[in-house]
Amino acid sequence: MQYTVTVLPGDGIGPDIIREAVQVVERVGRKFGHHFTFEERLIGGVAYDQTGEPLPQSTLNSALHSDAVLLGAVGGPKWDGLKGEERPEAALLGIRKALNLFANIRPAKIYRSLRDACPLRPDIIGEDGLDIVVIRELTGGIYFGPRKREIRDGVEMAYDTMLYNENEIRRIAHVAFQSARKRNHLVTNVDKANVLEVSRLWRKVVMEVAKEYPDVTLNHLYVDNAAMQLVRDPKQFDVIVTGNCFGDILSDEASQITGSIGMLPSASMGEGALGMFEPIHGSAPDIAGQDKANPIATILSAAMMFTYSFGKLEEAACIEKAVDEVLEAGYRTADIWSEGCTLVGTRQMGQLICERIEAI
Ligand SMILES: NC(=O)c1ccc[n+]([C@@H]2O[C@H](COP(=O)([O-])OP(=O)(O)OC[C@H]3O[C@@H](n4cnc5c(N)ncnc54)[C@H](O)[C@@H]3O)[C@@H](O)[C@H]2O)c1
Ligand SMILES: CC(C)[C@H](C(=O)O)[C@@H](O)C(=O)O
Ligand SMILES: [Mg+2]
Repeated sequence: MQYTVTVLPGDGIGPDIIREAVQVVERVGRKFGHHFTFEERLIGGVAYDQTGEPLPQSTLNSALHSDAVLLGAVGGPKWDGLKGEERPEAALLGIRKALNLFANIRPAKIYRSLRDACPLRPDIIGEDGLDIVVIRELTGGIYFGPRKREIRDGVEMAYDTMLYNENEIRRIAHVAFQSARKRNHLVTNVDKANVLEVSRLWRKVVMEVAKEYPDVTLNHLYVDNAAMQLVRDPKQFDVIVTGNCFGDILSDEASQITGSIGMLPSASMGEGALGMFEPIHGSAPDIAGQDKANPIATILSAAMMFTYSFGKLEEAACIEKAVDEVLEAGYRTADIWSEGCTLVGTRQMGQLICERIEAI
């Protein structure tokens, strides 16, 4: 097959990790007979520096006619002083919205070989490890509601609004229930319905959608309790469905259970096959350009691209197996390193995974 992929390295460690993911995609392409055209475009702080806008039209145009988008990360202290709409983060929200990528799928899995990196007691995780997925609504909620900053009667004030309509809730709920059907038939809805009106609507709609999935068990948690339960007893979860802001926070929390945020991939999907694939972490300015970043989250995001945008499950499985085998062989970047393991940099980790792909 022939695929066009828009590649957006972005800022900080973005270029470091994307370079490795692109090599992995090329290697998988050679193995399985696919040809890739990579269109590298600007996004985030680097785009702002070069063009005056964080999300140039040429980037959007490329993404819109591609089969998939692979993104590194955006942002960093250099751009923290910019106005909201000029910030690198605004570009990320802008591209998600422009491509209507309302469903953000964030799996959190503990690799057998990384049990030592999990900060929870071994009896909490158990023999069979952990495998949960956060389904985060991505194009609505407080990230996109009306906002303002102004001075009233000499006092500076600001607001953001958590706004959802029933259609936005319904479609993300369907994604969650469908995902649960392929997994362990359990959905936990996370909201703040004891306080927020928007959460009461959210919960009502999720319960309505649940009626179409009688084979899936639905339960509800308030987000504060959910944050606590995630570290107390993460195995009670299978699929978590939640809004944009709560999902952002809970998925970072879930990542730590797996050992490192450098391990967690994501897929952002809309109604069709076009998706954007990015690690859940940010641009990690503290380690950018030092060959220290863990590229696995981005490489696993590329695996999700094969599954979700291309429908190529064998190719995705090959990448996941290669990652698993490299970890089993004891290679670790600094964020997941433990005694007795071999410390490697970003490039070597990418290279090792490419070699395994060839050998599998
Ligand atoms: N999707 C995105 O592009 C995205 C996501 C989150 C944050 N950000 C932006 O990134 C910038 C930095 O944000 P932050 O520091 O809050 O979060 P971050 O995720 O960039 O970093 C948090 C910590 O995790 C470490 N880390 C992150 N990814 C890693 C990797 N692959 N390997 C090893 N260690 C890794 C970092 O070194 C840092 O100590 C901010 O401008 C923020 O807005 C972007
Ligand atoms: C950088 C920021 C806009 C982004 C978000 O909050 O969605 C990030 O934290 C993420 O998780 O992808
Ligand atoms: Mg985040």
